[in-house]
Amino acid sequence: MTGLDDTDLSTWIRTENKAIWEAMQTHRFVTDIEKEQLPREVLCRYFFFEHAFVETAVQIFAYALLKAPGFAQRRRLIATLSALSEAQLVWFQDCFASLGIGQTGEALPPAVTAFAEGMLAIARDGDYADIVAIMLAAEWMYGTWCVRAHRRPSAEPMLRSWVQLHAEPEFLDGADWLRAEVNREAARLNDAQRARLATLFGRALQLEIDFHEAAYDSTWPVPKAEGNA
Ligand SMILES: Cc1ncc(CO)c(N)n1
Repeated sequence: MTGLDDTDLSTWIRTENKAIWEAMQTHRFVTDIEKEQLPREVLCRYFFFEHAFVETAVQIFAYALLKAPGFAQRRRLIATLSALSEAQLVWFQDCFASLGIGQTGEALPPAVTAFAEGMLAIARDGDYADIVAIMLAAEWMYGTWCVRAHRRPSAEPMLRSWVQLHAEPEFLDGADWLRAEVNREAARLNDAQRARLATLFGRALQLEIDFHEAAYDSTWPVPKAEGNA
């Protein structure tokens, strides 16, 4: 890389991943929502997979908590962990009730498992900078498309609520914080280590693309709640 003279590390990382960033921003899952044409089956499958990912997200942020450089970061991550394990789970209860989504013994599609395992492996094997880089990929990407999509909120209440949640200051502040953490970490990294973070950021985006594509897999049956045949 050419140094950080006129930009910061997070901006450089995103620029290095321009093509895959755009691929996710223009993925049919995102554009179908923007055009208010996401099939209900796809939405239900997506929410089911998202719910299944919550515990993995908790584990990823738990690695970050342990590997963080100081208490300022740990305090912030405790708040993130609390939001995921409390408000987020309550939100999914309402969501599943509203859409009639039940539980299933069916194995998750390979791309959904690969997303969880791939992100968790980076968090387990990597250092704090690696973890903030992949979670920045996930949250910056969501903040960007959800702010755009929420200009015309969906008529579907849970979809509208979900997109709004990721377009609100609380979530966007979290993404900004990850961005600031990546930028702060930059000071102690050499060029090879910075390039490695860009690679991890791109890997996370590829796992995201595959995860969102899996929602369109019509061979995977959406589990129906009792009385919602
Ligand atoms: C799959 C996925 N990626 C990113 C986010 C943003 O937090 C999310 N909720 N789900």
